[in-house]
Amino acid sequence: MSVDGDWVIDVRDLTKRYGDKTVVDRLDMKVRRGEIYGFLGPNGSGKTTSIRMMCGLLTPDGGSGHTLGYDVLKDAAAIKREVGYMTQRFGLYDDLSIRENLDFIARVYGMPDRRIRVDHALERLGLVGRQKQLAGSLSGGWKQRLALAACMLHEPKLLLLDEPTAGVDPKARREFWDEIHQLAHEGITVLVSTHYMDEAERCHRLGYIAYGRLLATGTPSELVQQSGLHTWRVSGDDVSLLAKALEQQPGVELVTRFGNALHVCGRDADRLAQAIAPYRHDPDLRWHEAAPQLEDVFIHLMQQSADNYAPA
Ligand SMILES: Nc1ncnc2c1ncn2[C@@H]1O[C@H](COP(=O)(O)OP(=O)(O)OP(=O)(O)O)[C@@H](O)[C@H]1O
Repeated sequence: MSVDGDWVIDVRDLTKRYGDKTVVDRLDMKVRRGEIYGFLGPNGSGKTTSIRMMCGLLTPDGGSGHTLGYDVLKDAAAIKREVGYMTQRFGLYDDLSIRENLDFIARVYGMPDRRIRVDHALERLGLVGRQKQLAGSLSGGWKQRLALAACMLHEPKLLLLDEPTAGVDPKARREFWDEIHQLAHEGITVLVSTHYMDEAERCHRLGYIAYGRLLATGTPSELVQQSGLHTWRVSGDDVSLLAKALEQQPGVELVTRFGNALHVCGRDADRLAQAIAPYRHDPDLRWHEAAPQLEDVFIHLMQQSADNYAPA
């Protein structure tokens, strides 16, 4: 086995087709050791399929590359053994305690030093105090933490987390992410798919996929810069009619609603300024220029890709 430089994932042109539909289309992805790489994109854009190809669970129809130095086409079994994969619906036994769940998984996989491994995973994820609690009685956040502990039992160097915090409240998500950062600090590489913007902000690097194609990669601030978006924020008591009016204006590419405020975005600063000019002096509205948010950037990417790939 040879790990190519510091790339834990290094794949090129990964492609997967189902029937005549290409669900992952020539995906290139590189993830560095110890990095937290966020994978974003609308529902059905190909994130899960890509992750499953990179962790040896699904054979690509095209492309090549390595995960943890193993060939994704030839060494799927070795990759499966060495990655930790947490799916969207991780199976836990509600009527077993936290410790019993972990012990059961270690048994099923025939892991040596079971007791030591379970102790270590409990400690690492802060579950020692709750080890006797039944999994069924845990809140969503603690369940996710137990699922993560289960993925860590065989001490993988790469974690692939597929929407690990879907449906978990913000405080528990924050705590879960503190754990992910701690693991990355210890040298574990994490590829995580998410729909949450606050989570995207917490990644070292991001990739945005739509219609099976990777459309943009970079740090959160690089993605904001690359988007070339200019943004005005306008707030007022009732901005819903204003949103509808602005959406029709040339130069306005995106209007995002945030409570009683709007983000009005476009790539051409002058045309955007012209578009909003008729509304700037309305005494009921407060306008100021703002930095685009990641959410603006992703919605904009999604809109553009929908235009590009719309059936003729
Ligand atoms: N086994 C399969 N057979 C046929 N089509 C499939 C199969 N698995 C996935 N697909 C299709 O491939 C596309 C990509 O699905 P995938 O689950 O990878 O998307 P995703 O980005 O993970 O979505 P989500 O954010 O909703 O989890 C979807 O259109 C899905 O219906």
